[in-house]
This record gives sequence, C-alpha cells and structure tokens, in this order.
Amino acid sequence: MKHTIEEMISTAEIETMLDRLADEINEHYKEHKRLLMVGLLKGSAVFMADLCRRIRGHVEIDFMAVSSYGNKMTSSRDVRILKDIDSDIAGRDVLIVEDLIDSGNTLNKVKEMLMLRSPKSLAICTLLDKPERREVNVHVDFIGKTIPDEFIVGYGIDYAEQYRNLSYIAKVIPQE
Ligand SMILES: O=P(O)(O)OC[C@H]1O[C@H](OP(=O)(O)OP(=O)(O)O)[C@H](O)[C@@H]1O
Ligand code: HPA
Ligand SMILES: [Mg+2]
Repeated sequence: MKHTIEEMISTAEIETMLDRLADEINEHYKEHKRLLMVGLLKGSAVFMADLCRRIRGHVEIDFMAVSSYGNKMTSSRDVRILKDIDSDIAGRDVLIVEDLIDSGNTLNKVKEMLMLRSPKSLAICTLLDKPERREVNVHVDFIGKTIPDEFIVGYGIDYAEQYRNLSYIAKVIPQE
C-alpha cells in the first residue's frame, strides 16, 4: 500500500512516558523478590530494552513471540504462539510488557495461557493503548499513553516489518 508517515509521539515524549511508567512499576513492585518481565516479540523489543533498565531490584527478562497481524492492518483474531517463554512462572510475579494494545486479542490469549501456569501475580504494561479498537476486554495495569484509532509505526512497531527502527512513533497515512 502506498503511504506516508507523520510523527505522532516524539522521542522526548517517549522518554517522559518511560520515566513515569518506571516510577509506577517500581512503586508497585517495591516488595517484590524476583520480577519477571515478559516481552511480546517483536513489537515490544525496543520498549523492553528501555523499560527494564529503569526497573530496580532483581529483574529477569524473557520473551514470547506471538503474531496475529502478519503484513495486514487488521487483527486476524487467530493469535499464534510462535515461541514460548523459557522461564517457569509458577509462584512468580510476572509483568507482561507490550508495545500496543489494539483489538486486545493478542493479550487476551497470552494472559489466558500464562494464568494456567499459576503465577503469583500477572500484570500488564503497555506503551500505547487504542481503546476504541477493542474487541475483547483486557485489564491493563500500566499504560504509557492512550491514542486514537490510527495505524501506528516506530519504536519497535511495524507496518509490513518496516519502521521498527524509528526512535519516534508515527501514524501511517494511506495514499491514493
Ligand atoms: O491488540 P491486538 O489487536 O492483538 O494488537 C496488538 C498486537 O499487534 C502487534 O503485534 P503483531 O501481531 O503485528 O506482531 P509483531 O509484534 O511481531 O509486530 C503489536 O505489537 C501487538 O502485539
Ligand atoms: O497500529 C498498529 N500498528 C502496527 N501494528 C499493529 N498491530 C495492531 N495495531 C497496530
Ligand atoms: Mg506487527
């Protein structure tokens, strides 16, 4: 699809969001023993790298790969688990780190799967939330920013695998 992109959230604004989210997470988990941060590949890789370095105490990171969008702009609702986490999460405090919640299908599926493994707690942190697009309800504990219904890219988030390397977040504008 022919398109252009337009900056929506600057690098400086992302930094401010990261600092605030880290403050909230550090406060929430101040008594924790071994927090496990679970990122959903590939979109959350950049966010995870920046967020985990702001979290204090014993922190472990792990990744899961799930994909529902492929090269399209709408959720297939068929959320496929491509790679599972390596860690045993029974009895652990687990924080899912996600770049973006759109329809909610991805996180709904991941949360359901991880809950079956009896974590001590399971919370969700997302950099961006698009509530207008929700198809299934998911409780989100930490939100960087609520955004309108635009297809976005950058800072780890792609359109057809492009733009993950941008240091800012942009919206995609389709062209004739
Ligand atoms: O709330 P949803 O409608 O499920 O959409 C959100 C998910 O979609 C994108 O991932 P995608 O499946 O494109 O994989 P990627 O992270 O590898 O880009 C994004 O990174 C979220 O994980
Ligand atoms: O806005 C988006 N951009 C990129 N990937 C996505 N997956 C769900 N929503 C989006
Ligand atoms: Mg994607």
